[in-house]
Amino acid sequence: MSQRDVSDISRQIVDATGGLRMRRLRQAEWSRRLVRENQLRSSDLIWPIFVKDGDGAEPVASMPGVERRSVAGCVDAARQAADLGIPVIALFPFTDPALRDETGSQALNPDNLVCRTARAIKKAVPEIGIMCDAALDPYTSHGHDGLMDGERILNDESVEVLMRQSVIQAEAGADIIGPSDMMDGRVACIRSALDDAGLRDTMIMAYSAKYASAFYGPFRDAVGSNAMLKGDKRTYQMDFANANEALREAAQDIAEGADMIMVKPGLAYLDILSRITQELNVPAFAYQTSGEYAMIMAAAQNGWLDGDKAILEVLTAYKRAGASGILSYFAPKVAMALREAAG
Ligand SMILES: NCc1[nH]cc(CCC(=O)O)c1CC(=O)O
Ligand SMILES: [Mg+2]
Repeated sequence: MSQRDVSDISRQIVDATGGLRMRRLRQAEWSRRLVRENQLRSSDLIWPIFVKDGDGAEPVASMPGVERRSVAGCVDAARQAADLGIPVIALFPFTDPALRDETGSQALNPDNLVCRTARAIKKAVPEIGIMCDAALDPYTSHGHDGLMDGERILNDESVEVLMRQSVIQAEAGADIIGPSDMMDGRVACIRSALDDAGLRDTMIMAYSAKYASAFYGPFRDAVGSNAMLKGDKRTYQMDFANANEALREAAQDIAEGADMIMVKPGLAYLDILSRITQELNVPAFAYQTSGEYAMIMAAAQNGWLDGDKAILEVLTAYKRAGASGILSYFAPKVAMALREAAG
């Protein structure tokens, strides 16, 4: 084969492409910025934090860089988040095992840890949004999100407790209730319970497509439910093989009155997020779960990848898939990096 002249190749390329060279716009940072389609901002972030009783902070072993904080530590975190332009923090309590029981009765204590934290944050940092989960797993001795009868997780009986838990949390200062339990019909019931209590402005972000996933492991360490969990959550959380079902779940939650919906986990479920945002006209969020956090951190700590770059890439991918926002343990780190990049 004879070697062809470069000018022949250039002519052939122009013939084939019509002269459109896709690399032209990639040649400089300014032109890449000019045509960038998606941009992560601090206002896209929701920061999940873990609260514990007592003073001081303790590390979560499987989530390097993440701590369980005291109530005062959570107030500091809320202030930091507000300063960084993060709109919402999500509170997750570590409950003393001695306070856990079969029915998760601490969930209905208006002075439980999460309610005390919400109240303290509302008072000190009124400008930040507070989100609290509706689910019983931080409080039950079996680690499940609902009430149990033998091996079964009861649906309607659990919903009755979730309605009361939601009202209690909203009264303590939660602006957003996030039902993360995956019981059927709970969004409608929580909405009516909030309305009946005069809490018409409390928002609901439904964990609509929440899959039974291995990526929640470190979270369960953080809230102390891993050791307790009996069996798995496959009778209420979704089968990771299913996609159409997620659309039905999301559509149902919207019909029941959810203001926003969520897909969880995030990274392995970007197809679901993308379909939901394209097919249903609703603000949709993704949860970059504890397992996703742990994967990036473990690789970064080993020097196997550049953590900062990987974090930005993944979070931007969520935006590209259509997310209105992302729950991420990296939220403050990323917000700081975005602020620095903006100069
Ligand atoms: N209903 C509890 C809940 N709320 C958020 C997460 C997981 C969050 C994470 O992994 O970061 C879980 C765990 C579970 O369902 O077992
Ligand atoms: Mg549902």
